[in-house]
Amino acid sequence: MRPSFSLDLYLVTDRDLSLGRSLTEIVEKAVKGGITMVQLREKNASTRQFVHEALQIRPILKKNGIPLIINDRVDVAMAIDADGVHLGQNDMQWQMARTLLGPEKIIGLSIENVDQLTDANEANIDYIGISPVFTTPTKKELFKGLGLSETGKIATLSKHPSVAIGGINKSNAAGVLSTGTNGISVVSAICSAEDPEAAAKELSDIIQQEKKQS
Ligand SMILES: Cc1ncc(COP(=O)(O)OP(=O)(O)O)c(N)n1
Ligand SMILES: Cc1nc(C(=O)O)sc1CCOP(=O)(O)O
Ligand SMILES: [Mg+2]
Repeated sequence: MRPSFSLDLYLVTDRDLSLGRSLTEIVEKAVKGGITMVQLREKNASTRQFVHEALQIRPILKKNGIPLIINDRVDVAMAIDADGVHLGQNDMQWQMARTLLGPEKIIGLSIENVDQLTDANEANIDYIGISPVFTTPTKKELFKGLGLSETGKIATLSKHPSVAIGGINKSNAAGVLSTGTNGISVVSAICSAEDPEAAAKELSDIIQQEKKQS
């Protein structure tokens, strides 16, 4: 059975943006603040370092029943028995990842426009990441953000649950959720916060409030 998961508050890690603090510290604090999912994203690490970082945070997440998703690297996910992978449009195809990982792992797929839903809606995946909602300094290579209206369109037309990513923080989180996404995904709003626990708690409260109203 695939593990159950909540996309409510999905932390994507970035060690360069963590103000010199370890990933363990950020993740421990964010867990206390109420995150529901973690994606380990290591764009510049060696394979050995990637595996090392994953093994550092895996027990914290296991203890708290929070899924650990690996960005891009199916081999790393398999090596550390992660709960799943997140794939973009230029990463390994989901079919191959599903064959390698089996039916019990979570697969997330990035969706950047409505057209990409034609394939995604037929795919054996578990969620989509709608990206990017807003432009963000965290990922400078991105073009312009989708905006709220396009984000809502993708969320509504998707057969899979969705999480929005890109430039989301406490000032716009409610607006993003009101478009119909199941959750929000953030990097800097938690990793670069002076107090990651308080930042996660604040976002979690906004999410609970927004879900109560909808
Ligand atoms: C939750 C979530 N959504 C989208 C992305 C972006 O994935 P991708 O397009 O593969 O880009 P990289 O993160 O690999 O640079 C994501 N990571 N997580
Ligand atoms: C990892 C990632 N992927 C994106 C995409 O749109 O594909 S935006 C992004 C980073 C989001 O960072 P922040 O929460 O600091 O804006
Ligand atoms: Mg990717």
